[in-house]
Amino acid sequence: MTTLALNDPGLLETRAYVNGVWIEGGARFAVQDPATGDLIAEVADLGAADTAAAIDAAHAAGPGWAALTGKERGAILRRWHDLMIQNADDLATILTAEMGKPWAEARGEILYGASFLEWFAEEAKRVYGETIPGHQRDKRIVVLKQPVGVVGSITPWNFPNAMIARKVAPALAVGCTFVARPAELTPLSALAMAVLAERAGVPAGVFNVIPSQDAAGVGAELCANPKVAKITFTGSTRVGRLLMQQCAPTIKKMSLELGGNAPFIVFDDADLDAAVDGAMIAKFRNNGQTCVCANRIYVQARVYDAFADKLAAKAAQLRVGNGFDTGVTTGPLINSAAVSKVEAHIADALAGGAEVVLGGTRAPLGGTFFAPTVLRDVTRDMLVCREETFGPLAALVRFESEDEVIDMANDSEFGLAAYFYSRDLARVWRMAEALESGMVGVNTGLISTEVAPFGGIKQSGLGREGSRHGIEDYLELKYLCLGGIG
Ligand SMILES: NC(=O)C1=CN([C@@H]2O[C@H](COP(=O)(O)OP(=O)(O)OC[C@H]3O[C@@H](n4cnc5c(N)ncnc54)[C@H](OP(=O)(O)O)[C@@H]3O)[C@@H](O)[C@H]2O)C=CC1
Ligand SMILES: O=C(O)[C@H](O)CS(=O)(=O)O
Repeated sequence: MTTLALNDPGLLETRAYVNGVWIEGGARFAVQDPATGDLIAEVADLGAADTAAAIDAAHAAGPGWAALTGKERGAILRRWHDLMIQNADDLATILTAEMGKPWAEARGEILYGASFLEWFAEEAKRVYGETIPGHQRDKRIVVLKQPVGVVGSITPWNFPNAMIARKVAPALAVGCTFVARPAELTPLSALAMAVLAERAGVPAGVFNVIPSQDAAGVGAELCANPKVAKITFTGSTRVGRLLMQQCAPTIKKMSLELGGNAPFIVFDDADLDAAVDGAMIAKFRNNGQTCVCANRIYVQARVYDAFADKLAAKAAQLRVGNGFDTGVTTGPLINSAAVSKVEAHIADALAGGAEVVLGGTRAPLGGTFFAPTVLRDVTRDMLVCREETFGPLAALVRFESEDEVIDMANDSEFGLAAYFYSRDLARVWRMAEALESGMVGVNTGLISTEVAPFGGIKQSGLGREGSRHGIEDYLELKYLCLGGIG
């Protein structure tokens, strides 16, 4: 049993939160520390019936919440933000315990999640409609923006705080209410967010959290229930596709942040050291377990060997270990399935002629710890270029020309993030316009921020989160045509 050192033990909540009530539930499920396998807590295990009750509560709470002014809702979101910041250390401890990322990185995620509450606390006051010049002399036209209503949310284990914050903040800002189902592996961060939401004054029924082992059953209820107006999902394209099918009968609005397979391109005119630093972030952040991680690294021939050597030298400095240990930069992978996927991609590449420059095996610590790995002489047909690895594997592909690398980079059903390094201004514009991706990092490997629209094209998803654009997905337009005026 892992005992967490918390300043406020009340943040380690194991009950579900429905309609402002903490519910023990009948069954419970174990939450374990991926670094040690130790039990952290036993959490209430709710199902479809409980989900329906939470949806009813959210539906009932909607009118009262929407009737507040944007400024009033924004003030409550701002208090929630302030409480997240004040309790960031404890929230980071809970996050590291259940997900494994190093504590400093976990605390960074808390600040990232809180930034969405801050951003949308302000945006709540700026949901502007419009007037349109009448099409007839006696007509006046007004466009209103109104909250869509009850929002169902399903989020992954890799950012158990920020992915919920990135959804609940715009939803509550405009007057929607929210039913969140966090990943089975990481429910504690979501429940701690609910503790702070209650303390911030979020009214009963406005924000509900359904911890559950029954992802499919809870998801099916959220998708089928006619009281749910919208589903917002972050996770794999496979599950996103299933949810779309389940939402079709009730024509729900959907926001989908799905899988990625980001190309990272280094031209021979790049600042090579800057490109290596960018690749380290884009590839190894969160141990490679982010949807925007560099999955394929393309390096122009003239600088290929130098880049490979420099990247391997930097990656060799990463320190793999328990996220609570000082100086650890790289925690465990989330589970054994994740380890197997990394190993499969490495084995396939080596069978095809790739070579190991660094790592290539599980870390000496055992368990789900894996050595940061750099492969060279990777080719476009290999699994690592076709599928998202979701682990610490940097696969280097050599290229000669700009046209060749554009063809390889765009040869994917995904289009979430892409990155390239070049100091040629004309090339920067050509590449930025040519890459089939929702987001492009130019001479940087870190693009995630609350101020910019996050999202993908092709099979990487629908809609955008964050920025002034992210609020539109939670609003409906209503057109008023006023006649008889003249
Ligand atoms: N675009 C983005 O921002 C992100 C994309 N991803 C992508 O997700 C994948 C890795 O994350 P991972 O969590 O494994 O993805 P999954 O799609 O397996 O899981 C995401 C969430 O969906 C839930 N879920 C699984 N099956 C169903 C179902 N049938 N009905 C309803 N909900 C379901 C999971 O529950 P449970 O875990 O309890 O089974 C989890 O809460 C990668 O492809 C990654 O790229 C991940 C994060 C961000
Ligand atoms: O789930 C993810 O991978 C996040 O979207 C990554 S990010 O927002 O931190 O880049």
